[in-house]
Amino acid sequence: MPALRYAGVSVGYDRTPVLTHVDLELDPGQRLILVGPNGAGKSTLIKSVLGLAPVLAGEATVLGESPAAARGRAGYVPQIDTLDADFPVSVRQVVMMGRYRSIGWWRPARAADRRAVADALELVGLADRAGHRFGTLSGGQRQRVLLARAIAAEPRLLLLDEPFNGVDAVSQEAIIAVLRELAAGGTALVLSTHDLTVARELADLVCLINGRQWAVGTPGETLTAGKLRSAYGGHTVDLPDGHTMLVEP
Ligand SMILES: Nc1ncnc2c1ncn2[C@@H]1O[C@H](COP(=O)(O)OP(=O)(O)OP(=O)(O)O)[C@@H](O)[C@H]1O
Repeated sequence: MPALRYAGVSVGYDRTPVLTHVDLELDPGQRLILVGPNGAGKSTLIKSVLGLAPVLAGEATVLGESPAAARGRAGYVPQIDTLDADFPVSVRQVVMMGRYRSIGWWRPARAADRRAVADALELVGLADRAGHRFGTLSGGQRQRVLLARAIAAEPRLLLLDEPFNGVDAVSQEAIIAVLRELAAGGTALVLSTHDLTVARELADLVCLINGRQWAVGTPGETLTAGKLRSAYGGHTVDLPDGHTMLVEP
């Protein structure tokens, strides 16, 4: 069963589509990178998988069900700047939130939950920070804690919205290594980014979007000068090394 299947999908708000013509199929263990300029619809597409933005046309299947029915079974890592870093909780408590769905918020955590939290923190390289206050960590470390929170829920499909924004190089490398490991264990990944180098390095599949889907395929098939130019409306520069750089309009 594919982790994700979109056929002719349009998504949007108040019945107005902001992204159309989405045709995707993602298998367990595959890494899909969403690439597109600001306002392209990357976050909206991720929200639609989570059942938080309506599918206005076409057919969307998430883990074998409709997005609404699969809600809660797909993991989500938000952008760090959407969270209040002053909220007085420890790193361990933040990661434990990932277990609430299986524990039930009214029951105490069991040994298995504490072990899952410890394992997730170990995986992201922050086991020694478990007792620290979340807000005292750097942006990159906070992003790794949010990744650990999602991992603690053991999702079969994990969505990450711009996980490298405001993240230092060390944390970026740590996150990429963890994502590779998760995918090797069978977790399907959907990640949005502006960074074409990351997309080339990490993707099995790239989906190029800007208001509509412009291309989907391997990085070699999609991150070509011609396809990037059409998706970005011409704001690209071809470099002598054969790669293409994006320039802001
Ligand atoms: N809640 C909302 N209601 C109405 N329109 C919205 C809403 N959220 C986003 N939009 C619009 O949908 C379009 C796509 O936005 P979206 O945030 O999905 O793009 P994005 O590719 O994630 O951009 P960025 O890289 O800047 O985060 C934009 O025109 C945006 O203004």
